[in-house]
Amino acid sequence: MLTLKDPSLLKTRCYLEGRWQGADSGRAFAVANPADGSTLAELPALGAAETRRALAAAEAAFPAWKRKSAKERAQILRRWFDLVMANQDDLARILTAEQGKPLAEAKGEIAYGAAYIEWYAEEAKRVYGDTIPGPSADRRILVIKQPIGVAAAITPWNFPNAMILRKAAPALAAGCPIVVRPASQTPLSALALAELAERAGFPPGVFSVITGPSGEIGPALTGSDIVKKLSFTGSTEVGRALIAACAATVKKLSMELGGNAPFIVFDDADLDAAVDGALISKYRNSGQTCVCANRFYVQDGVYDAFAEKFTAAVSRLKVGDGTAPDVTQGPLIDMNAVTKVEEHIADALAHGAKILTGGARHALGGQFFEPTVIADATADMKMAREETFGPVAPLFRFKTEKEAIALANDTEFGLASYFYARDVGRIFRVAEGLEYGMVAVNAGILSNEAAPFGGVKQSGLGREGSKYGIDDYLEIKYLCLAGLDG
Ligand SMILES: NC(=O)C1=CN([C@@H]2O[C@H](COP(=O)(O)OP(=O)(O)OC[C@H]3O[C@@H](n4cnc5c(N)ncnc54)[C@H](OP(=O)(O)O)[C@@H]3O)[C@@H](O)[C@H]2O)C=CC1
Ligand SMILES: O=C(O)CCCC(=O)O
Repeated sequence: MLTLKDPSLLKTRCYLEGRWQGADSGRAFAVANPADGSTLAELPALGAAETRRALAAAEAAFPAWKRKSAKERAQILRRWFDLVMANQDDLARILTAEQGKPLAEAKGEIAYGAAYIEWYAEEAKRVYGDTIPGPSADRRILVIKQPIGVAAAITPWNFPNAMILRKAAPALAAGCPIVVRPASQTPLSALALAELAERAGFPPGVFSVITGPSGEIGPALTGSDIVKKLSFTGSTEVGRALIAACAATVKKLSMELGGNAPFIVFDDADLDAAVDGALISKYRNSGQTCVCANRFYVQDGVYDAFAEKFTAAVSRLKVGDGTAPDVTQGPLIDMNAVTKVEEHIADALAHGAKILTGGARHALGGQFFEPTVIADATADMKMAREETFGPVAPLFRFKTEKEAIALANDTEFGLASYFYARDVGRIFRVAEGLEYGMVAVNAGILSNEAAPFGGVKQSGLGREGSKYGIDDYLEIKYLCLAGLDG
């Protein structure tokens, strides 16, 4: 049973057209707690008709929302930020209940998500244009930036709060209404955010959250002329399909897709720091983030020492229900995730790898899995090519810096990468040589609201967060001023 200080944050209806509504059809779907399989709530399964209504309301809200001054929009965003932080404990409880991550991590995610609201409340006021010297004396070139129009977001289950706020905050700050369709496994966090958005004073239609089957809502969003911009976080496979579906209406796109992050430990690294970084990078959210280290490349000279220290640290992680004290790793999101992790481990063992710790379902049963470290990993294993998205760290051995860079870049993905080294020349060579949108040097975690988050290659398009993140919701308009000579 989910006990909240403010039970009205647990919603069982969707928020569109500025009202709480059920499905036209009366259909519903259940949201389960991954720690014990219990049903947390039944939510409305909206379809294409309700999606079209949400979009029509967003379109109707657009002119007045964009006409507000940046300061007025910032004030509403700021109220939303304050409300999210004032309700941090309840929001974290909802998040842990539907997603499984430990409560401390969930609280961290609420603050992380809220930081995007705060950041973009400030950035709203800094949407600057340009004046450019014209090619002739009688002309001036002015550049202004305007909101692109109605935005839509499709978000994943691994960060049920932050992935919404990383998209909604810049959209709303720029002057774009947004319709959010959260993952079916974690819609309660999204609806709680809608409750707080309503309290903050967003006008009807400016922020909506709709739940229901992706097969119905997805095409209604991608096929709509009203939606000028789609922002998606999730698998590369679904991202590709969404890009194709948006081609007909030529939408602007932001895509945060899969990763296959390398974590390189060089001979000159501070090994204790590398172990700490590896722990957070790999086992945060039970390994279920697109920036989680997926492949550990360790240089020959420190391989054994790193493997020993890292394995000892991983063995101390505590698995359990995310609401229990001291738990550092919750359950995986569903049984498909458990099966995928098992398949990757079985494949690695069949190719000659050796388990240093873990390697099996946890004694707690259900969706709990042991934090695992695997030695003697090689390039022909599945986990070298695919995102495992679970608590498994495969250790690969390498000899030279050039080899490490080549191995790290040998993937179609290019989201996050990590390396530990102290030689300053090496730090620049490797950082510049890695084909990734983000490189963490001597750090195991790199996300924050001030930094541009995003990938290259098949990891996606666009950047979220930072001063750059708002550009994805703005169009550049060129004003040609002629006849100024008099
Ligand atoms: N980059 C990242 O952050 C993430 C990467 N992943 C990767 O993807 C794998 C699979 O995870 P999964 O949750 O299935 O990721 P998906 O890409 O399938 O899901 C992400 C979101 O897209 C929705 N969706 C799925 N199919 C469609 C569609 N055809 N049209 C519109 N929306 C759609 C999902 O809805 P619904 O919930 O209803 O399926 C969810 O809201 C993971 O193992 C991991 O490797 C997963 C999540 C996040
Ligand atoms: O997995 C994701 O898509 C988001 C990564 C979490 C983060 O922002 O660090």
